Amino acid sequence: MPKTRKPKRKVPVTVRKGKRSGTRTPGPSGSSKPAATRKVIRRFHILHKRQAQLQKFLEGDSVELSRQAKDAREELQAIEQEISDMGGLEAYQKMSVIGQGNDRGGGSEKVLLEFLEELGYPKDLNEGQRWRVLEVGALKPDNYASCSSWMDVTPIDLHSRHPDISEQDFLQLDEEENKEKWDVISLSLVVNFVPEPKDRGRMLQMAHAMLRPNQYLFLALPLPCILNSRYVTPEHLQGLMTTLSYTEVKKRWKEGGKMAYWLYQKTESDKDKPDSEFAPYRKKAVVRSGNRNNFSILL
Ligand SMILES: C[S@@+](CC[C@H](N)C(=O)[O-])C[C@H]1O[C@@H](n2cnc3c(N)ncnc32)[C@H](O)[C@@H]1O
Repeated sequence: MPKTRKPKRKVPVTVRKGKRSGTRTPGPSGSSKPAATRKVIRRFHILHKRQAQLQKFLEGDSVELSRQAKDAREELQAIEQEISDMGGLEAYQKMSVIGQGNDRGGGSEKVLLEFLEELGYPKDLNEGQRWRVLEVGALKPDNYASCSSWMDVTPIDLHSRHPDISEQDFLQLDEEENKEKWDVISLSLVVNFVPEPKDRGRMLQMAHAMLRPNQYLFLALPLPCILNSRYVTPEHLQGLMTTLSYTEVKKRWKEGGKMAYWLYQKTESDKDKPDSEFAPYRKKAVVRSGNRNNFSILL
């Protein structure tokens, strides 16, 4: 039976200093200023992560009647209430769309297309060749409309905002059906959304198996995930991706910026690597102390 971490936080995340719980989502007449949208997004991430921890704990065998289980259930209920009061995943997605405009001057697809163009695509494609693109965490159905002559894009999301976006959890995709199927998999602001570090690692491993040989993974993360995490540095991420048999072909971020983008190429399969190569990425190790975030990816 896998070990389940006990919820160790004494003060539930729903109790906040000097405030009533509940973050209001800026409505049509409310503020959608960058600070307000970021606040909703950050709060949603905290609640979502804690929700996953509590759910995992409550799935454990021996917790049914314990005092801790009672506390966990109460905290979970309060979290679910607050998420619902905020407007749920739908409201988070709405804020993310606004955030794309405010913080990034548009979506990440622009960066992916620039990367591909720098590599010579679509010019260098054989006549009639079309690329299969899996866009995970798609807020709009037509992000790649300008590339319809050479891309067939499949947008998926946990919560679909449009009939052309399939409501699908990437982590639940059939691996056999998707094996070496895709030319590009886009994980833009998705890995950091996934609450469990091991699921983040699994996501990157699944993407590797689903890419055709030598094809591309596009990864985008908020810059603090690599520059202000207790556990992850740019070098650490680079090592982890190399261990998973990805080769970095493009990278874009700058100190003081908000986002980091990478284009990785799938190289040989990771099947034959010794376990010692994976060991540094199986456990969290503190690399920076002080007031940091806890972002990590585990294999
Ligand atoms: C911050 S939004 C990012 C949207 C867009 N890709 C961008 O770069 O702005 C994260 C989206 O990823 C979706 N998402 C998170 N985990 C997912 C998963 N396992 N499978 C599919 N979609 C997922 C969420 O539902 C959310 O809509």
